[in-house]
Amino acid sequence: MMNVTPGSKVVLIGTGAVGSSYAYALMNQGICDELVLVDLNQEKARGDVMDLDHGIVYAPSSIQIRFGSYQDCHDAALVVICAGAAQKPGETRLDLVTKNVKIFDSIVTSVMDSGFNGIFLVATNPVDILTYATRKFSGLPKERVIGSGTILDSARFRYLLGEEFETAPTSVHGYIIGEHGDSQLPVWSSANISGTPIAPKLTEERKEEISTQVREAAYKIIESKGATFYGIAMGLAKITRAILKNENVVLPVGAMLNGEFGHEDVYIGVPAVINRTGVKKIVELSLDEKEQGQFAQSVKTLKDIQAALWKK
Ligand SMILES: NC(=O)C1=CN([C@@H]2O[C@H](COP(=O)(O)OP(=O)(O)OC[C@H]3O[C@@H](n4cnc5c(N)ncnc54)[C@H](O)[C@@H]3O)[C@@H](O)[C@H]2O)C=CC1
Ligand SMILES: CC(=O)C(=O)O
Repeated sequence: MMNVTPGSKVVLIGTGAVGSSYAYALMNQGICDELVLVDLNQEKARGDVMDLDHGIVYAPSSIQIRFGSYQDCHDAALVVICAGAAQKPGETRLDLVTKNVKIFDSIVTSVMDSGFNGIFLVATNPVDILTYATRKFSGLPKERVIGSGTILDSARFRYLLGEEFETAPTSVHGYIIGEHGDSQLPVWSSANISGTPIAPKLTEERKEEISTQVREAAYKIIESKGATFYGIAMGLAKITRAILKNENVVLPVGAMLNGEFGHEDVYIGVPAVINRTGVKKIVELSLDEKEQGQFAQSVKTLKDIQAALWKK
């Protein structure tokens, strides 16, 4: 295949609300054989390991879950980063950037110092910028650094459309693309149920309401319970399965554009074929004129931040 570390060992850096929910999803779905938990708060990570270990007997397949350190990354197939600061009520994802880029410099350097030669999956916000930072700090090929991108936003979109049309969300096909944040956009022009376009069935006002509900979901949940974690945990588990099981499945992830959609040098949410090599290929959805403009605006939002962080 290529010289990526084989096997299905996953090292999770950051076992807070998102990380521990992801670990629980991995165990429940039988996705990997070995899971190592690393966190600055070692007590918390040790506690999570004990708690998760007590569920193994009821898991669908055998899995080894243990406490570890950055050294454990040397033979890991996948390192998943959920560490860092999270939004407080009223904060945007972009408000976290300076703090989390600094944390990522130290985390990614420690992972690479172990001799890591696998794939990175990043969830920490602002996820598009931190995925770009992970690529930069690691020096790995762009295909092997993946962000959660708009996996969660697309799930929210499909869920809401499933409710709207009383159809299982798995039968609703549609993507949110762009920044995992306020400049994201729904691709109404290709959203469909069994090939039947959705857009003509909704008024402009209803479409706007649904887009707003998707975009503001995180703010609403954070107001209600302080954090969001189950949705993203399921999304991260889905990406993990696609990688470790070499699925070649199309998922909306954070991928580096290199001319696709007419843009480059930016990690952003787009559909991509995911397999054991990471991002095999970006799927260039056809966008209408309005969507192209919105996407270009989202690219600009991210590139302006990149330019401020890494002046060339
Ligand atoms: N991509 C997405 O769709 C989503 C992303 N998030 C993001 O995920 C991140 C984590 O959120 P939560 O789990 O709710 O936060 P949390 O505060 O519960 O957990 C963060 C964990 O990171 C650890 N940590 C901090 N600095 C570290 C370091 N230098 N090395 C190792 N571990 C370190 C902390 O000890 C803590 O356990 C946030 O940035 C949040 O915004 C949250 C939901 C969805
Ligand atoms: C917190 C966050 O990024 C989300 O739930 O979308």
